[in-house]
Amino acid sequence: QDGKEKHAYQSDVARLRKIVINSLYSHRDVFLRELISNANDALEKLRLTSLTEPDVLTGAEQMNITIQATRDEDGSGRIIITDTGIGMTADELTNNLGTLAKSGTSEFLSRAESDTSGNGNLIGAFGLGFYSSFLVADRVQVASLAAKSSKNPDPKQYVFSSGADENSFDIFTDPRGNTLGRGTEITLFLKGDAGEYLEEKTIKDLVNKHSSFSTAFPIYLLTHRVEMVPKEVPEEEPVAEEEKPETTETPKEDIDEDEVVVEDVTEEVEPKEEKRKEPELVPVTREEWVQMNSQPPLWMRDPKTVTDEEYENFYQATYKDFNKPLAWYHFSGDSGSGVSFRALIYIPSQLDDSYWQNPLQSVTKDIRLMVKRVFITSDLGEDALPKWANWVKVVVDAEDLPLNVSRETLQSNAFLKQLRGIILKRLLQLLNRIMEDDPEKWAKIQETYGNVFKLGAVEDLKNREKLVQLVRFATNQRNSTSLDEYLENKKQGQNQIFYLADMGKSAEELSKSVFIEKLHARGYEVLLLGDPLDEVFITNVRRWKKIGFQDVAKAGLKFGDEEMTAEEEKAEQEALTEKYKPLIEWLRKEVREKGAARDVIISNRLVASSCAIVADEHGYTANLEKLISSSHAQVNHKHMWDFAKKQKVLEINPRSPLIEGLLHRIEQLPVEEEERDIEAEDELREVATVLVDGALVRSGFAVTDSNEFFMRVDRILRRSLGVSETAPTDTTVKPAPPVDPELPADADLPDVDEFISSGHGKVSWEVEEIDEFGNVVKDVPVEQKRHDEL
Ligand SMILES: Nc1ncnc2c1ncn2[C@@H]1O[C@H](COP(=O)(O)OP(=O)(O)OP(=O)(O)O)[C@@H](O)[C@H]1O
Repeated sequence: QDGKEKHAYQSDVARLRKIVINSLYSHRDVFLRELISNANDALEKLRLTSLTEPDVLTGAEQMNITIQATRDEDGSGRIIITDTGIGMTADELTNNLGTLAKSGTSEFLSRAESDTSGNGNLIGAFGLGFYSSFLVADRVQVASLAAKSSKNPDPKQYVFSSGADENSFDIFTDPRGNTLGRGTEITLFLKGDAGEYLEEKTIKDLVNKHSSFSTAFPIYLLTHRVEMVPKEVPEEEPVAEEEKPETTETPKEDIDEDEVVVEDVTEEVEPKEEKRKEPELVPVTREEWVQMNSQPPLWMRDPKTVTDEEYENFYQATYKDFNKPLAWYHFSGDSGSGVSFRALIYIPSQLDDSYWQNPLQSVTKDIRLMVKRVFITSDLGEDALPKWANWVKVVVDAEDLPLNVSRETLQSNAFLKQLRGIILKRLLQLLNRIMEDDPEKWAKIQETYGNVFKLGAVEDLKNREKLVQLVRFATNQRNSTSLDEYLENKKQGQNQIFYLADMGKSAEELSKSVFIEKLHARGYEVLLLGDPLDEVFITNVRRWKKIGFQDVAKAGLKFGDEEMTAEEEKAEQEALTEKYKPLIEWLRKEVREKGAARDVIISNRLVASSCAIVADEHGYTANLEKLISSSHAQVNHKHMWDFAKKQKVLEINPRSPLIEGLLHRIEQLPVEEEERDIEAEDELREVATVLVDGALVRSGFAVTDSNEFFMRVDRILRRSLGVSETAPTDTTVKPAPPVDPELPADADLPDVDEFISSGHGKVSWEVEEIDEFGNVVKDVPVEQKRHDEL
């Protein structure tokens, strides 16, 4: 082991290995799928590199994956998985297998470490890759010979070796020399309890289930067959040479053991005189490489012949997802530009953790574009899917593109330009089908992708119409409605879609809002929007089927069945305004001084509440105000922010006795300067301020100064109780004794053990009641003493 170098694992790798081993024991089958998937990636990489650098193909003729299982004499076992892919240099072995390149790994690992669900979903979603080997192996040895290239004209075979419990790994030159020709050989020294993986049947089942359709490269298994042969057969023949398959053609089929020739024995035959001496038979083991995936890849098969389980297994193996997909769509087509293709699209059951973290960044990584079964690229360049759909997993296999098409020439290919449209169209069809036929699945889709559709409707103008149809909202009348269903339920004359938005509030909370009390009481439906994206959706989409959205917290609300004409309504409004003029003027001064609102008007939306603060058409609702104040927008557009923030109106309810009472009191105030009752004015001002602050809170805004607000409430309460408003509260407290850093001596502390054992861990105490002179009162039952004390 020439030039052996010891390397410490990057700390994240050590953590990942530990989590994998601890949390995925019951899923340890996955190791084979992960390693075959890596082998497939290495072969695909080799093929792509060979387009520009044909030299990489030297060393080994075939591109394939082989698996062999060996039981050693001491009972231990090894599985060896070999591919003739791109291989790794010593540096690549160190970097690829000793570090984790994924971003956000540390944070992810912390969450996975504290995940006690035990189902491994979290870690499974991360993609385990190579480290899953340690689920079944005590020691893993990776020998690799990088493909020959202009940069590396004389590659050498190196070994990576590491034990499952070791914090370091070794890299050294392979003492066997360049035995591989090209590629990577992974030897798993199986754990004592992983012997089942040595069984041919187990391996065949696992490959069939998880990997047979996911790679276009052949996978061979070394099989062993016991055959009875005559004893005198020359010695060299029985044990077939262990030769790796050299062709990709399916090697000789397994001989069917049931195929036994049965001689017809009905005819009595006289025993021969001289019985020919049967040669003595002895068992010999023959080894044979058998291809396990001779079927065409799944996406090329007729959908009628593919079972759901096969679709699920293919998805899980190809996209390394622990969870089953929610739905899929398998179709073929003709692009119109002369390219016929087959495609399979999947909807995963979960969105990637990072999806909402970078709302504007879209990376499509799960589209596998193949040409005649051969993987070409995942990079659609500028034709990538929009953000809203970039989670969809797709395999597309085009029949009529040249095989040596490179990533670069592909970018300008007409088919690629059409691909995005094809995928989005089919995805939307699939979603529509689920919406119509499968309510249970549709509920799951809504739960995971509900917000994605809103984002899509904002982002993807071309598909906006279809995406809006997928969006659902809660209302004051039902848990979920589409905009179409909303319109079906609109009332005669109603020409607005009513909504109330308040970020972070539940539909239930919103349904109690002052802004919808009249609508609700009258039987109108109001969309209740608690998600920050909802209002963004509404402001972008603006109208549906020509009917505009109306924020019920803003001015401009029309029921559409107003009995009075606009003029009559105006006249009534004016009459009420006239009646309430003294109060309105008085309040206007107050709210302007406080900066709480721009004006005071008579409300036609309030039923039981006395007043509310309503945003003007140009103002911010409480929701937008919250959204903006939590972002940087207010710093960048300070003037706009200050302006819009002030565009609020205090609406008062003319039917509220409180408002009427207030009007009455204001009217009674002497107006002449010399007769003014300053005390009564101050008192009313205080009431008004509390009223306005209450309206702010009730309408979802923050009060300007909450401390001041509570002091005012305090004063009003005192007044109503007849307590002196100026009487000070005794705020003196006993100061703490001087500093004393000395720790108490042991003797002063209660003996904790004794304390706990005496009461079996329960706290018990004795109560001594004392009279007003400090004397102990005797003979009072303990229960009563406790009661009295309480
Ligand atoms: N058989 C192989 N041949 C060549 N390189 C390999 C092979 N197996 C692993 N690698 C290299 O090691 C890297 C790490 O592998 P690992 O399986 O841990 O993660 P991954 O395949 O990149 O990600 P994931 O499995 O989560 O999709 C790979 O990206 C690849 O570069």
